Amino acid sequence: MSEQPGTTTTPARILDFAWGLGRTATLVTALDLDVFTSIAEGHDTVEDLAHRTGASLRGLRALLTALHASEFVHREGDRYRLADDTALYLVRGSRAYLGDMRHIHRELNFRIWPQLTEAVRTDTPCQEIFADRADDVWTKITPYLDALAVGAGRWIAGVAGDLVKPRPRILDVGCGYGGSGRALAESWDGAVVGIDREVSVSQARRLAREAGLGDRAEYWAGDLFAVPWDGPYDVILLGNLLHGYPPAQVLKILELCTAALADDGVLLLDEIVPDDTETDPVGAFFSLQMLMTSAGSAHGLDDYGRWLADVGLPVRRQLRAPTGPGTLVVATRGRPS
Ligand SMILES: C[S@@+](CC[C@H](N)C(=O)[O-])C[C@H]1O[C@@H](n2cnc3c(N)ncnc32)[C@H](O)[C@@H]1O
Repeated sequence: MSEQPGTTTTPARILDFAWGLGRTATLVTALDLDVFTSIAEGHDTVEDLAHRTGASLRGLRALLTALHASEFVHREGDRYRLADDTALYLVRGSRAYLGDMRHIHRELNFRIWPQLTEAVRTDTPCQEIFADRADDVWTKITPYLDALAVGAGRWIAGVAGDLVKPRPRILDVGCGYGGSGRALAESWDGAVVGIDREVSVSQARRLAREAGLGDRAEYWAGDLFAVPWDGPYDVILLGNLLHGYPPAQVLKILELCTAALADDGVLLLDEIVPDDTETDPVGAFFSLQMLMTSAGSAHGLDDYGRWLADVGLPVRRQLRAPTGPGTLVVATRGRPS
């Protein structure tokens, strides 16, 4: 093995990478114990936090040291204060709260990642995330996904609005709790139909009622391959749905879209897509997660472009989301422009 003169190869990067599991667990534990919200409320010493959270002094000291080392909190004397991003995203009640991410780790990641070796060896999912028995998993995970979806929906409304006719009829397929479809209906003064399993749809109905959408939002429970879609729609949204399926079923879903889309309609595909160089870690890890939970994958932009052209909906526009790993693909009938 050769080394450049004056440089030394060390195992630092490897050892740091190998602590990944510890990072996730540290964050999840802080969220479980409501440490960030407690600090925001003014409980900012170890003793005060121990009293507030009911956790042990020794345990909290170790946890706070790890949170300080990871820059979630800063220590000043014997007091802790939150970093700006911690305060915005991880304090309960914040408009941008993402702390429910702990459920995706507790309910899913902590169970499946230890089985990665087996999944890579055998190409067999260790947990089918869309299986019926996975309903309780979705109940806990979907509020977090919904918080992300609302932000994504607002962004999509801004960047695709010029292609959409006024007061559109929108179909949100695999809508989850309906966040992105709700945001589109609100932004475009439209009406939205969402399709998902009963467990999601009942919550989507409640959230749409609370958002004041009234009869501009309706939700149908069932399997998207079996429920009639009742087109035509001016907009069809597929938000983070297709990565759960292998190519043959992706094509089937896109064919259903072609059949249900109005002649001048717009298909919006919001997906986690690996970047062209395949050096984006989120896209890469996401494909491993799909290997363990479905027959799907983080399909590439070239694949989506080909499949959309095959069903007569060529890609009109594609944009990377400004935050997060999402990519928006916009397709309409006719020739690509
Ligand atoms: C990853 S979530 C995305 C939710 C939401 N669209 C978003 O962007 O956050 C995928 C959703 O698709 C739903 N889904 C997947 N396959 C489905 C099927 N065959 N029928 C109905 N819903 C399905 C799941 O229940 C889940 O709520």
